[in-house]
Amino acid sequence: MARILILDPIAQEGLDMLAAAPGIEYEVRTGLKGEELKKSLAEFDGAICRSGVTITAESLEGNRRMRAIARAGVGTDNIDKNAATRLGIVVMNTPTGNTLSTAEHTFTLMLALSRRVAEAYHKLIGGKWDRKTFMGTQLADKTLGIVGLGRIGQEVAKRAIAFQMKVLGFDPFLSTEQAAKLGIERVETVQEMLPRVDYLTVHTPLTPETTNLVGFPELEVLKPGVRLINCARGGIYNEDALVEGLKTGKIGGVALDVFVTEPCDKHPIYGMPNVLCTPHLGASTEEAQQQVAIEAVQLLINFFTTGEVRHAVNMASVDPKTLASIKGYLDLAYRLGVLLAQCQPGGTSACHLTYRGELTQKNTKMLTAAFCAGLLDRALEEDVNIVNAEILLKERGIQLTQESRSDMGAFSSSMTAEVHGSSGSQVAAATLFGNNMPRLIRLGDYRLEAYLDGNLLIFTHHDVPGIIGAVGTIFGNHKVNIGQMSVGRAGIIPGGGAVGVLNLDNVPPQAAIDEVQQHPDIQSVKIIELPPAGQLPPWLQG
Ligand SMILES: NC(=O)C1=CN([C@@H]2O[C@H](COP(=O)(O)OP(=O)(O)OC[C@H]3O[C@@H](n4cnc5c(N)ncnc54)[C@H](O)[C@@H]3O)[C@@H](O)[C@H]2O)C=CC1
Ligand SMILES: O=C(O)CCC(=O)C(=O)O
Repeated sequence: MARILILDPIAQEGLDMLAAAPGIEYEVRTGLKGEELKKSLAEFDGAICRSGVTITAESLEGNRRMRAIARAGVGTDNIDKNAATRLGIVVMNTPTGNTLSTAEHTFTLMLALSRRVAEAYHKLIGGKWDRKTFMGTQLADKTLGIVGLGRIGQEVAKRAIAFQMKVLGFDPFLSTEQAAKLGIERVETVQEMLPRVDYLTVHTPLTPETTNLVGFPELEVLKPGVRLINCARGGIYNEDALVEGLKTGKIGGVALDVFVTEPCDKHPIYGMPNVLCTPHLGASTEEAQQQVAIEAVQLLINFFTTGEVRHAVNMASVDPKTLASIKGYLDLAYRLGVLLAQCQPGGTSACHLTYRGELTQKNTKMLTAAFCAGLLDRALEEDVNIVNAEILLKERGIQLTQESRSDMGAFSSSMTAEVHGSSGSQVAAATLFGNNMPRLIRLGDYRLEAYLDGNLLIFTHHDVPGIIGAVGTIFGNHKVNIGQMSVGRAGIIPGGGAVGVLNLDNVPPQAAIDEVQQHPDIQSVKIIELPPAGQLPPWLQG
């Protein structure tokens, strides 16, 4: 039973879906912070939030249960994604559910600001019928600057064009041609846009590049009387500069839905003339809330029932079909990592992975992450999975490289992993027989076909008669059953070096290992523990 924690109010339609979902139960606990939030997060497998709760690194510290957080909305800046990633928690969002509502809210603010609707109404209900003070401006024939032409920015542009505005846009990820198709004149920099626009609206995330996009220096460049709107994130406009610009008259009006600090009950800008503010209401429509609640709930239901990862902001997304098609390979990559970690007891400083044949058409990034998860799994106290494995590896200064090669070798698909460390280097390759039978096909210089599961005894020896019989007798004497056996030579000529891999039904006693080790033609013996056949790593079970 997956337990889901609802941290902010979401639409009833989402809660109804959760209630009806088999294998899922949920609880609503809103307004949490500090210790209370930390304790609650530790009791659940998944969580859904809006922008109310702040999921800090401290609130996730030591959490070994939470596996996925879904944001019913776009911005995930209230979730410490680095901390979540490190703990292997997938963070997903619902990128489209509130696009139209936020674009409409931007337009609501632009129109209401232009006609000073809020101020006029306040005066009216204060008992003053004033038809002189609130002279407005029309939008038609004015120039609107849009910074950030993603989903919301483009919807705002469409509406502006319908209102007969000229639209200038800046977005590093929108080509001039695409902008032109949308009827937008793309400029090269925000600075270039500032002296030309009568209205400016921003629709970007808050990043180091977008913080203080309009600050004190920009006040000098802006067209006098410009009206600024922000329905994205507080801090994109410097709030002190806005107050200053309004006071000097350089800025003609400001409309804000978002603030540097939220909730924001008091602000020097509140009550100033030509100002209109709303308490982060961009997405607050019945339609948007219903949509984002349903989408967020569906994300978690799918994650916990099929393993699907969609709209993840801290890892690559993977749909159930793709997941099903690579599940066996993910397991194989993980097992290869577990194997090599034990073959390289002195530790690893660099890994190189090579994908061959049909495997190059699969999501090799995920396979690499699965290998890393296997490599680290036994060494780290914390849970390792495909979300956090690469980060944990990098944090330890372990270099990771990968390549894809179209040549097949002897198998239609294979994955080779080389690990290097202070105790030397080791290389192993594996392939999948059928859909889910991982096989070791290379270990060091030896070619073989060994089962990649359970307890392996790997021994190198001289390629002389009688070795297998001698080892078999030793294990027989110690009541250890050999389930499978594979031998491999370094080359094709008998009499050189060879490797034997036995799959044992149980871990042999040390006395048996010592006896094997004492055989004059056996050079090295190693016991490797792998998950039993068919047992997937926890993060792949769904
Ligand atoms: N007020 C509210 O209630 C809501 C606010 N938002 C916020 O609106 C913002 C935009 O949301 P979407 O359009 O859905 O996101 P999106 O991801 O579709 O678009 C963001 C765009 O910003 C562009 N961008 C990033 N850095 C830039 C830079 N330095 N200069 C210019 N462009 C840059 C990106 O290339 C992208 O095209 C987000 O911050 C989101 O959190 C979203 C929904 C509701
Ligand atoms: O949850 C909300 O209402 C805020 C929406 C928002 O800011 C977002 O989706 O980024």
